[in-house]
Amino acid sequence: MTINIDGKALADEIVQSVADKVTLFKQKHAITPGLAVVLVGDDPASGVYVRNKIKRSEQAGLRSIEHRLSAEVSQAELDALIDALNQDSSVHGILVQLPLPSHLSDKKVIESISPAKDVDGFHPTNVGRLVTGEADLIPCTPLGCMMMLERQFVDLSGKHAVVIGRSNIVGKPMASLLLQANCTVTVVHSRTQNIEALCREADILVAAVGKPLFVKESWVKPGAVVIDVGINAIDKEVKRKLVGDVDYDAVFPHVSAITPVPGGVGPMTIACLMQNTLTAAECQLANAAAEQSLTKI
Ligand SMILES: Nc1nc2c(c(=O)[nH]1)N[C@@H](CN(C=O)c1ccc(C(=O)N[C@@H](CCC(=O)O)C(=O)O)cc1)CN2
Ligand SMILES: [Mg+2]
Repeated sequence: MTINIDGKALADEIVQSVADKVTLFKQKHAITPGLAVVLVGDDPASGVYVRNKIKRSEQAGLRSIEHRLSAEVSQAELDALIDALNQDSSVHGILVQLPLPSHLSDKKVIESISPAKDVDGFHPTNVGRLVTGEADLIPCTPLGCMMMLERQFVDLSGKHAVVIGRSNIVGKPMASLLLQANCTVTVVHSRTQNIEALCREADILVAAVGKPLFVKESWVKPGAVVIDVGINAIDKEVKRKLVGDVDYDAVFPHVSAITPVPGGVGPMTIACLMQNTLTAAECQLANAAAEQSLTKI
């Protein structure tokens, strides 16, 4: 019997558990963790994701602050907003929705967010900490994938994981996390030879390539666990339909567990953002306390 890994149900559980911890945090410190969400322009999909982030923040008991900027905003204006959010002690997490309009630099924006408030885990300081296994703030999509895998396996140790895709947001951090969980990790990408045969070796197959229905039944080992990160809109009989990077219907009968699209990894990304915002607030408070005790010496 194949398990359909229900990302929506698990995300609900995570948000509830964050809400319980936020209640305790507020009681103990009289501080509400704050998340600033910055949306530039009017990309409809980004608008949906930002709305969901704000809604989930409310459910988690966080204070969310939304900043909507016009698609024509200059790099200097965006930098000034991030600077102000970095300085604002009531803001514990800063998220700039990607992609940005083409005249703005994703890299410059990511690097201008204070690493302590970088709830996306994209800043080079946090990327470095992730690779060395010391990160507090881990990119939300790979963190959500790991939580799903940990539910599926008691121990990931020794499993062969194959990650399809090498993006900075998903593929590379996913490979780091799997390695830390003692998996044997292979990363395959557009230049890999014999990609299908390599994927067929995987106990765990993570598809993050952005190509609709790319992974077919012949690509999976019988009994594998498949995590589908892709969210691709295709036109089906005039209607828009979302599909993953995996041909779910064809692959389903052959594997032991698989995430659906929609309702798999996507909702987990947003739940992990709530978790990261609480983590950021806890770390900032702990650092402030440590600094204060040093000044007393
Ligand atoms: N700053 C960031 N930008 C982007 C990230 C990110 O993690 N940080 N990831 C993606 C977009 N994203 C979150 O921002 C995201 C994408 C999809 C979903 C989701 O829940 N999808 C649903 C389907 C939604 C629909 O109907 O369109 C699902 O899979 O069930 C959540 C978050 C790029 N940008
Ligand atoms: Mg750009």
